[in-house]
Amino acid sequence: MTTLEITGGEVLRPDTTVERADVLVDQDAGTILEIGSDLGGTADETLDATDSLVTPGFVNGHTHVAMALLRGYADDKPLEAWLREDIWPAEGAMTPEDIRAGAELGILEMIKGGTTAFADMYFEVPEIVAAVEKSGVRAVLGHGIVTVGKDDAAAREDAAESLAVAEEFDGAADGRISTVFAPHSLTTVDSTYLEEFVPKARDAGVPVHYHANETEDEVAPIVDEHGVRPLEYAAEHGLLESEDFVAHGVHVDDREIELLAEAGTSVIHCPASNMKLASGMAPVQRLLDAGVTVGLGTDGAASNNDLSMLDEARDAAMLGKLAASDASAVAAGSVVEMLTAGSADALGLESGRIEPGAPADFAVIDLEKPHLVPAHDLVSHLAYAAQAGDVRHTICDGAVLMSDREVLTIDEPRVIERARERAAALSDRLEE
Ligand SMILES: CSC[C@H]1O[C@@H](n2cnc3c(O)ncnc32)[C@H](O)[C@@H]1O
Ligand SMILES: [Zn+2]
Repeated sequence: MTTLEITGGEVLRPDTTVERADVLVDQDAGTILEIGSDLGGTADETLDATDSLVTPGFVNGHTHVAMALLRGYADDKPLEAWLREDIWPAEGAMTPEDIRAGAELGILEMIKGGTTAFADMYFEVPEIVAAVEKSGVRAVLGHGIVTVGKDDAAAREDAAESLAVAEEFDGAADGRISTVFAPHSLTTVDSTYLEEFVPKARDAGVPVHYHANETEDEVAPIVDEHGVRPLEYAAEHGLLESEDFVAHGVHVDDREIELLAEAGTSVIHCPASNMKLASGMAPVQRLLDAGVTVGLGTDGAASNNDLSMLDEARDAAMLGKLAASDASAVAAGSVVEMLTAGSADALGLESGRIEPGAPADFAVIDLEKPHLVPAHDLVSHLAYAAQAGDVRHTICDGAVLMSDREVLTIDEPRVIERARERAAALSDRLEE
């Protein structure tokens, strides 16, 4: 057995208490062996965590990682106009090489910010698989289906591809990849294809991930056309199961919150994207009070404009209070839970908690920073004050992906250079 010991740190435990402890990891199994003091000091590798906080690796519950290539390409528009006027035309011109370059850039940024797992919905999924394999992170991947504007054959092909991709790549990257069936949203995928393909996804044991109730403009057509709210429509189409997770859940009424809670379907809250696109404020405290599992996601870098989960945590706390008109809403402990175990549970991952037997996924945060002094409450710091640049080490599946801010699995300058070149060439093509 090859072992790794993370020494000298303050460790965030599953009950959100913090204790001085070392952590011993079985690197072959990729799991945590022991947490405590005096763990023997005989590990094959040690990682210093003195003056640092050892937390579970952050889990980005909803993103489009390759959109890192479109960061800053189109800003200051609401969702529908942003997608139709700018993003979808740009995506139509992206090559598989662009997707690979964007995915590597996005994953690099996530590793540097302590994120060890993410859920993704995009196209050219084999390119994203390759980036995940190489970089060492965990991912829940899905091919996003859009059927509006397509003829029947093309729509069916897109849905079939989502299912085929889910079946092909489940368990890839030594088990670090799992998969989802991924209809883009309830308004961009026609019910015919949901009726045909969702039962097939269930038969194959594949969970479903989709955007839901993100804007008011997305709710109205479903109510007008089908006479029910979007999540009632989702339930009628077999899209509310306990393994499923929806991105956003901003405009949900009491009945829909009840449906989510009863079904055990999780919500991934994306506060930065919701603010930037002026989509609205999700009722996060009401979702939590109803017993809904809530995780956090950045959404794509074009609507955020970064992939920092620590930024997302702070945004969730701030926006959650505003939405509830209550400063005690979405408190620090709730946010830290969403950042780690909440997202992990939503995605069906066993990570998100530092306990024996759990996946050895960690972010180690340097506390020797002016904005993290004094250390009255490290959970408060994690929710409100820590930044991506404070992450010293990132570990996933027992492997050290970043040590003292040096990324070990991918070549940082090369990934940045390639992304710059690909983005410039994409812009040139779009201007032609
Ligand atoms: C068909 S692959 C996924 C698709 O989703 C688009 N997208 C990015 N951000 C959002 C968002 O906030 N709501 C809805 N759709 C979004 C992305 O550009 C891809 O086309
Ligand atoms: Zn999204």
